[in-house]
Amino acid sequence: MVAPPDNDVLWARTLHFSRGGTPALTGISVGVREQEILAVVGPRGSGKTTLLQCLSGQLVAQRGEVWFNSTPVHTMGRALRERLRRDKFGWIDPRPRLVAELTAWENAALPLLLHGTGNRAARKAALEWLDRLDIGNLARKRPHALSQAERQRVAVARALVNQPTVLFADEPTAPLHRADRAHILRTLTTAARSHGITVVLATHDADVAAFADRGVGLLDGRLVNTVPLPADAQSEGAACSLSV
Ligand SMILES: Nc1ncnc2c1ncn2[C@@H]1O[C@H](COP(=O)(O)OP(=O)(O)OP(=O)(O)O)[C@@H](O)[C@H]1O
Repeated sequence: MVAPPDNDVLWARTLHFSRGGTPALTGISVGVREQEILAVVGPRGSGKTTLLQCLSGQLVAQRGEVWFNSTPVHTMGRALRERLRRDKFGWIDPRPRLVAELTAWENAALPLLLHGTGNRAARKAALEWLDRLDIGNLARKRPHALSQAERQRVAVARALVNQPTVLFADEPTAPLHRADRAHILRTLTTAARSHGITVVLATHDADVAAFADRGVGLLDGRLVNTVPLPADAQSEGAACSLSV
């Protein structure tokens, strides 16, 4: 095994993954630099979700390697990978998956509570993130009383609350309207930049990819060329790094 480059927080080499005989990833190699926001861009079915799942240790590729901070993830057992995900990674799904019985703040605080953080400190941190996402006033509401956009904001707060080393965001704004989309992406990328969080952002939308520092393209499970990102949206993201 060859160890990855030092400045890559995540590094994957020649990943192959098939789902039911259909190749989802065919020989993908990619490095993610520390503290960068990397967009993985491609049309539906191109393998973005599968790539994020392999990089985050949710799936183990049938062939190939994944390294996190010079530690091999592909050779870890399930329990170690789960611990790695809980302690170091955050994840945002296209559709928010919240615990129905818990309030917004309890959902947002969940990673801290599971990690043993005291109730008061976890609540304070969760409320701060809900405030940043403009839903502090909804902290006591349960998911059924929230709109889809509000639930997704809670999911974003939950993903950021323990300041993960790497945040995986899989089409995080897919269910949202344009104005909501921009606000959430701005908050997410601003928080990532100011807290030194690396982000891997899967999207089929060029406007979303524009919030990233760098983009890689996927097509039919293969890496295609590096994706150029519009300069104006990138500078919008960079400007936001001052405020959260
Ligand atoms: N649970 C599954 N069972 C079987 N095949 C699947 C499953 N999930 C994805 N696939 C297939 O694997 C390939 C890659 O899918 P993947 O979800 O990784 O792509 P994607 O780019 O994230 O697409 P989308 O934007 O639609 O989520 C596609 O051909 C898809 O049909």
